[in-house]
Amino acid sequence: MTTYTKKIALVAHDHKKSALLDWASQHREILSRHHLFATGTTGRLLEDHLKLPIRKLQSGPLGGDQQIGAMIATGDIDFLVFFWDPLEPLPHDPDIKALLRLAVVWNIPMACNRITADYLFASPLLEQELPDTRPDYDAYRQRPIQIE
Ligand SMILES: O=C(CO)COP(=O)(O)O
Repeated sequence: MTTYTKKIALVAHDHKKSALLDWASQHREILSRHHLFATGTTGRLLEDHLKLPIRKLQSGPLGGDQQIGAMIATGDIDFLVFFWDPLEPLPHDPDIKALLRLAVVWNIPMACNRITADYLFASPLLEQELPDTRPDYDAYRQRPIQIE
């Protein structure tokens, strides 16, 4: 059976990093079949822990969330596991919101907690060839604009 490789981004806030490391260890074999990306600190910890290659972007507060969001917009990330912390205010909250928003805009699978990540990783869709799931925004791009 052919496995269709996904470009998976892994991100966790500091109080969620141990949960992500634990989850990722549990799913290491599946993760090893895909291309992995992460924000800086999450990526460093995951690489140490899993001994798998991970493309590390900037740390989240330094622009990493925005880099991942931009990669979602260009089709360079197609799956997001983001264990964000609902109990702590963070300085880069606008970047976090923007990343969550772009995952919805581009209709990519996104897990924000462990149980959802488990469900997604149990899905046969993870390693199947899918039709293009990116929305067609041509009508939006071509929308008429009234110039004042
Ligand atoms: O802050 C983050 C996501 O919003 C994660 O960044 P780090 O992986 O660099 O800790």
